[in-house]
Amino acid sequence: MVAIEVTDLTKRYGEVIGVDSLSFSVEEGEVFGFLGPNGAGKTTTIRTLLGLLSPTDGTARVLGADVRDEAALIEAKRRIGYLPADLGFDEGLTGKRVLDHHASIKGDARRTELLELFDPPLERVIREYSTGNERMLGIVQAFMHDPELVIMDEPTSGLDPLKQERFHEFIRAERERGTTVFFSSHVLSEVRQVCDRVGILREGRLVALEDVETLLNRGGKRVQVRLVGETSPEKFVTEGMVDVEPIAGGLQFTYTGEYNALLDYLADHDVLDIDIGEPPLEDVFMHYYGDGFERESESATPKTEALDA
Ligand SMILES: Nc1ncnc2c1ncn2[C@@H]1O[C@H](COP(=O)(O)OP(=O)(O)OP(=O)(O)O)[C@@H](O)[C@H]1O
Repeated sequence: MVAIEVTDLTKRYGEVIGVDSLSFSVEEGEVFGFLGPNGAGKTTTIRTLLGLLSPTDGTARVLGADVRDEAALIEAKRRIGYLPADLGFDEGLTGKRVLDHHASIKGDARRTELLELFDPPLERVIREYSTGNERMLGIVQAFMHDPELVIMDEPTSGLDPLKQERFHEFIRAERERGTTVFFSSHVLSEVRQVCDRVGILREGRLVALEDVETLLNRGGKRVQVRLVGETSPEKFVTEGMVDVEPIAGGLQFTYTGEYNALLDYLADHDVLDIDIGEPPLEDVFMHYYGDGFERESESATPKTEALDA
């Protein structure tokens, strides 16, 4: 069954286009990543799926409910978990009160299990929470009623690396349980780690819809080769080799050609060591974003893998 179905969805804010003729579907049991730089339309899509924004044109269905059909959507949302980008908890409530309130509406069959993985300080008021603690509370809230479908807007934003990794492991386990997960992200590596398929959004339009494996294959292979003697990148150029750069004792490049051609080429050199691996996802996404993409190494904030241009 299809968990999310979006057909020719357009959302305008006056003159501004939020999303433009968007069509895609997410199968039941799939983990689907929704990627795009700032302003691409990710939040607009997500808020439309939850009935928080009404479409200007086109349709969207979640768990079979048309997002314009209020009664059907309310019914479907009992089986949906939602983690918004802006959590908007009541600052004066304790974490425990927030969860108790949510439990009274939707249930909390998985509360204890989730709090063992994500442990916000439940007795403290939200006003005193760090960003990461708030995010963890949001994750517990999104999953605790054991929903069939979970929709999340940048779920790892504000989590420390350890908690991010825990979240990725958790999503992989959810996939095994058969939960459908749809989430937006700026973080390329998490998409590779947890998603089955990825939709790439740019300026309100879907520019790619692929399984992660295909995306990686399109990016070619990252080859590192160590050779006897001096080798300059300029001399080491043949079809299919791009971004040739010197490394200690040799060169590295991205290779998009046939393996046999590469081996023929290398046969003319004295090869000490060769390593052929996956390309960095940044290279893959450059293909789709072009100028709208900021590589990690060029980013003003080195920690991020942001796509913000
Ligand atoms: N309430 C609004 N009024 C006017 N324009 C809006 C509104 N909300 C979003 N937009 C515009 O719609 C476009 C899509 O925005 P959206 O927030 O959906 O992008 P996003 O991909 O979620 O970005 P980010 O990664 O920054 O959260 C942008 O051009 C944005 O400026």
